[in-house]
Amino acid sequence: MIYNSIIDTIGNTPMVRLNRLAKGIKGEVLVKVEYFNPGNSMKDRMAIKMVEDAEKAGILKPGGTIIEGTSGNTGMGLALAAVAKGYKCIFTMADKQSKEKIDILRAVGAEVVVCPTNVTPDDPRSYYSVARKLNRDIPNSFYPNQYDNLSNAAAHYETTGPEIWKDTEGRITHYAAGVGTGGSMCGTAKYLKEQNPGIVTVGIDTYGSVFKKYKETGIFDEKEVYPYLTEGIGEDILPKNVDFSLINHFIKVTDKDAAVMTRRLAREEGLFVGWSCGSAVHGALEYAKEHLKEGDVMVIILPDHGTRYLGKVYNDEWMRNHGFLEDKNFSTARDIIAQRSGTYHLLSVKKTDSVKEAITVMNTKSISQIPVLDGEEVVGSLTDNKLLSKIIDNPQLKDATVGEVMEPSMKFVALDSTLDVLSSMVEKEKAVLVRDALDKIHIITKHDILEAFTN
Ligand SMILES: N[C@@H](CCSC[C@H](N)C(=O)O)C(=O)O
Repeated sequence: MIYNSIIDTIGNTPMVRLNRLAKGIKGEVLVKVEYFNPGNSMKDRMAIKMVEDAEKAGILKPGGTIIEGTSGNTGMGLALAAVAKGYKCIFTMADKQSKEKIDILRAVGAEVVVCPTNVTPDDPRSYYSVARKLNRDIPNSFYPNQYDNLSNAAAHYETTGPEIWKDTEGRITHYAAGVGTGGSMCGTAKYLKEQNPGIVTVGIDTYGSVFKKYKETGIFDEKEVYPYLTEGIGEDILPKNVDFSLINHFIKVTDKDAAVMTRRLAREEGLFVGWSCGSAVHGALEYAKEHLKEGDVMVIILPDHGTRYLGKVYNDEWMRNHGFLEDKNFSTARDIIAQRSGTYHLLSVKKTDSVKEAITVMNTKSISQIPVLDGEEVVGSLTDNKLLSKIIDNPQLKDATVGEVMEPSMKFVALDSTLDVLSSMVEKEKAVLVRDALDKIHIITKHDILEAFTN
């Protein structure tokens, strides 16, 4: 078969049975290996669709420049489409994304602008804002906006869903995929649920992302948002391509569990895949162990290829430096809490307390940070050094209320977060919060983590 252009080879990727990793699971676990696409990721499918829909709508014109904020894979898909059709490309990327991805995009002729990861989406320095600004400034440019552009989910509705249905001969009972823009999860889920409404969908999320909590509560909880390492899934915004009604369950997977599973996929199944593939398989198998029955068929999407992570999850030194090597068996936030004696009491101050009262509590209890509550809800925090510098600048503040001087809340972490993860969190945050199984809130400080390491 001869193709007119490389973009005509997108899609029809193979479905492969998981053998070793799915041992002991009732039912069948299959993975759809998307690195067989020409750009080595499933994003090729939606990239070409966004480009062609924009051409049809007259938004993308000859000689135009495609500008997108990307974690890399969508950029690669767009770059291939751009080469085939004669457009220029500029991509903005957060600096947490792997160097390989930046190099690959430059190799196919794209310009890449690297932006800081640790800023809010509406900060003018974020990769979303920079892409929007470039689109405003550069004439004849097109900003696909993969997050809100519904051509994204439509591409998977038209291709990924039908391929899965055909390859499983309609036997699929469960569909699992990472959720980033939401396109592959929801476009595919929509098609599959139209064929069989009983198909259960499992969205894989990461710690530091808003999706799971939003599905459960309908609230965008900013405390759920903090920097994470996993690339390509999770979000600090709610993209229009995420249709929560099409996702039955969310499972959160830690950076470490995802990295370890990625390496196992390569070594135990010969699937040399990317980091979010480890997230998808770890989360999906966690669900499958508990819920799959004989005769069930689960399909998991593996979005991209391992070459993009050679310097990270496939690099032993990087894994060791991040405390991710499989042989380390760290204790968790759960263990720290379990070791605490005495009756439960969270030291806190109220938003309406005066700063003077708060300082008294912090001094008498010798603590350097404290959560601020409004009723039962954590709404902020006080830390001694920041409070001190505010009072030095403005001595009147000691008579103000805590609500007027408080800082953002400490971040919440998962009960099963391991000491290595906790220690990287407190480096930035000084202390973190965790909810126990009874929903009681506990604080974990650097001191607690050091003590747990020595025990
Ligand atoms: N916020 C995520 C990325 C979300 S999806 C982007 C997509 N996979 C792409 O290739 O552009 C992250 O932290 O990586």
